[in-house]
Amino acid sequence: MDVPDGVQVTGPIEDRYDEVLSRDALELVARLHRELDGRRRELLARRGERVRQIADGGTLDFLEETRSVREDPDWQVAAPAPGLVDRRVEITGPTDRKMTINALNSGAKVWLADHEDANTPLWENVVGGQLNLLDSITGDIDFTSPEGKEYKLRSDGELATIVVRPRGWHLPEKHVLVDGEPTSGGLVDYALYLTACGQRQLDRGLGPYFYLPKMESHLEARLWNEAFLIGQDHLGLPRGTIRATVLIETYPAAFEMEEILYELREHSAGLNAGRWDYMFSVIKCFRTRGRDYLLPDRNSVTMTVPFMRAYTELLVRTCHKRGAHAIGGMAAFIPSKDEERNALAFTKLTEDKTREAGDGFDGSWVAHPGMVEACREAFDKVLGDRPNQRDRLREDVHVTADDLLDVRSTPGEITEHGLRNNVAVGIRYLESWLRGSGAVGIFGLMEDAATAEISRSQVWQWLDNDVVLADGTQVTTELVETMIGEELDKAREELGPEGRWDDARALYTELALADEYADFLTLSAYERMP
Ligand SMILES: CC(=O)SCCNC(=O)CCNC(=O)[C@H](O)C(C)(C)COP(=O)(O)OP(=O)(O)OC[C@H]1O[C@@H](n2cnc3c(N)ncnc32)[C@H](O)[C@@H]1OP(=O)(O)O
Ligand SMILES: O=CC(=O)O
Ligand SMILES: [Mg+2]
Repeated sequence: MDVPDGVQVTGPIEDRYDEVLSRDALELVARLHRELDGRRRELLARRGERVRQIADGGTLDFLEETRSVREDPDWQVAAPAPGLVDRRVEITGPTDRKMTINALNSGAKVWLADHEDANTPLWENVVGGQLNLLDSITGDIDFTSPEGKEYKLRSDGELATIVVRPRGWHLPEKHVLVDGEPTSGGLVDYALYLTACGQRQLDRGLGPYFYLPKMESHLEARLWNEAFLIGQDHLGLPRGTIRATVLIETYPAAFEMEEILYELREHSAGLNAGRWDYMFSVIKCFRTRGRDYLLPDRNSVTMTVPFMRAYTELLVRTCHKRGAHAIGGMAAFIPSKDEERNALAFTKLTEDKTREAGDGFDGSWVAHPGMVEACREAFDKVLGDRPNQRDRLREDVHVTADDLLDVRSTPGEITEHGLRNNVAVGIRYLESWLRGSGAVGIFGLMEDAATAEISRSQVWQWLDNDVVLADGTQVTTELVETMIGEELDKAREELGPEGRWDDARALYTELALADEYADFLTLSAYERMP
């Protein structure tokens, strides 16, 4: 390996790793780290400050200091880039070799190649995923499963456009050090992909495209924009060829959507309603603020409850006002072998995508190739031959800060079933994450880091706020500990005793029961990884 001065790669170097951990890529990582990491840390500290202000009785609101950006009628984001004009179905998923091929072949218009919610950032996933991306772009990718099933890319030219989701600003990469410091996981993911694949994607008439997760402010978007300028300059790529869709999936970011589009405007490819992390963020931001911010059982918080509806309506309105795509959220339903469950999953998915298409979204997400067709049908009914509906301005939408903050009007109960489900899902998910699989089907739903965050944060919040369940039972530490033991036994029996069950139990207990609320489960879990 040819490693620049000041850079150390401490993870094991396997066959072909040097193709993505190239000198060029590591030079870019070093430059990004030296120029941007101080600001990244400052911005992370500001997040903590905002949570403290809310805990002390503060709230969230649209920003006074950026009013001129919102009121200026004259700016628009860049015109949609090639491969990102028609986005009616987007599939998401991890970048392991088999799923890379399956996602690209799925018939979806876009594949969100995920190094975030759906990925455990094990070193071999981080680097191996990049190699799979590179091979899929050079066309040199195939795979044979242990059962002998063979996989290769379809040859009819209908492959999904690749959009890579790097890790969020909070996650470090401990296997790449610059000047002795761990680097930003997101910047490493970005730099490796841009270096290996940026020019190659341009040569194919596409471009280096990204989905940006978990941002909490327009200043964090400004930092990504600077990373894009540095990356393009460093590699000699024309300015504006990088495009990024930002997930609006934190409560604070919902108040800065327009500013986020503005910061990224020459690189912007729109916004996405990251509904699961959004729910997590609502709980997290107001977790100590009592009954007004208590949500009922996770699975009863649908997209039609008032605060969720306000958020998606504002997202469509904001995007289309600025010429940007508005992309809908993840319906977590996945096909089931049980006929009844399967029918219900398809009914729910169709309802969800039909509502989004009717509301003006330009496309939406599915978690599984089996759901691509149903999503496409829902959008086809509204879009027909048009590639998107960015011209639907939704000037009828008027969402206020109070609408976004109206958690209190969410109908539903907190039940024993909901509590137990949170415990069961949380433990099963963490066990899978610790073994290297960051996305898993549990009880008929796709679970990933975002949904699991809800499952542990609700329990923490219900304990902190002395919640009494619908049947009159008080939520106590002892009750949750008993459920953890019971659900662990069930999971072991059902899925087998081998695996990291004891670690999952310890981690879930820490995340749900500790006095001090952990910012991200992935940070706590990453500390337990080699
Ligand atoms: C909140 C958010 O951030 S959402 C975005 C992040 N989350 C995700 O991306 C999760 C994406 N989905 C998945 O990872 C998977 O669908 C899971 C883990 C939930 C379920 O996967 P499986 O247990 O393999 O499901 P199942 O057995 O039904 O899969 C059938 C086939 O579809 C493939 N498949 C399933 N989901 C996907 C996917 N998202 N991308 C590509 N291929 C997929 C499987 O690899 C399998 O292929 P095979 O028949 O060739 O072996
Ligand atoms: O990343 C998507 C979400 O819903 O969270
Ligand atoms: Mg998310």
